[in-house]
Amino acid sequence: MVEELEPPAGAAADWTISQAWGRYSAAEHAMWDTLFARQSAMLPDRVVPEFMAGLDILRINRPGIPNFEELSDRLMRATGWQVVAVPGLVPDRVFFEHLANRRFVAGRFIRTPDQIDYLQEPDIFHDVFGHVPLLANPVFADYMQAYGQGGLRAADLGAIERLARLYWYTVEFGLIRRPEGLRLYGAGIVSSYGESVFALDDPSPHRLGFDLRRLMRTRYRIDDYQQSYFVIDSFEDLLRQTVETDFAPLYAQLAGQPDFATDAIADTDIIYTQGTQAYARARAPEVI
Ligand SMILES: C[C@H](O)[C@H](O)[C@H]1CNc2nc(N)[nH]c(=O)c2N1
Ligand SMILES: N[C@@H](Cc1ccccc1)C(=O)O
Ligand SMILES: [Fe+2]
Repeated sequence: MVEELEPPAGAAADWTISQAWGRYSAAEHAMWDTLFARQSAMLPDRVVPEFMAGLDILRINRPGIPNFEELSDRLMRATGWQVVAVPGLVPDRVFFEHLANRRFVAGRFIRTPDQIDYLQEPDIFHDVFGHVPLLANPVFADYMQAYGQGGLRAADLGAIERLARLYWYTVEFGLIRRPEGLRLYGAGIVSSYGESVFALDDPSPHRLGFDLRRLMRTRYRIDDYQQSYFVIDSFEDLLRQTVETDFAPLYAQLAGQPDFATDAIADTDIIYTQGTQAYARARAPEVI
């Protein structure tokens, strides 16, 4: 977590900075094009169609790193959201405050060739390609704003960690059930080539039905592919289950209950895939 309360030099009080779009080099634009071409070629039958529609509506499918002013202009017309640049991870309350006001905070740096397959801090490709297209979908746009409002409340209730798990297992690594099968919508998956394959095809991870209380007790990986993915029935259902539930009593109920490990199966789980966990067993564990 980012603990210092003062924004870095050059940043505004709300931690925003200029994107300085004119300063990107040809190599940085080329890196974006490489990442974009690879992901947009392999996602169509894996990601929800609403994601591909968002790429199109927001003109993110044009060459080069998107200009946040142009992107925000289109996004504002679609769902009232805008994209603002920040230097990197911002403090929790700052993050929630921006989301609660329909401002998505995005890094302005792009990964280097040696990081092309995985990096731990969100770069502009993860933030803009991964997160922004679904902000053009009205239901998901409502969910993200409600999440921000819920985050400010959770901060007052000392429950940020619970809510962070909800974000992690939906916004970042969520799967959704469609008539054709399971589909991707989590930004952390769709911005990663390897995990876009792993999350749907690999026999290793568990794929479990979305269960709010169970999910808020479940640890997650920050250093590698997830060992469990949660499947929602629809964005409408996700919105209904989170906006219409008062989390304060939930946080109180959960206080005394033990966490689930990243590879646990609960006896209440709806199981789409009981994974082998072979991938995770072959690698060193580091869990949150
Ligand atoms: C739960 C917590 O608020 C969450 O991890 C936030 C923290 N700060 C962030 N800061 C930025 N720029 N991007 C993010 O996704 C986050 N995530
Ligand atoms: N219902 C949650 C707020 C929330 C809404 C939507 C997503 C996440 C959290 C609360 O009472 O705090
Ligand atoms: Fe993210």
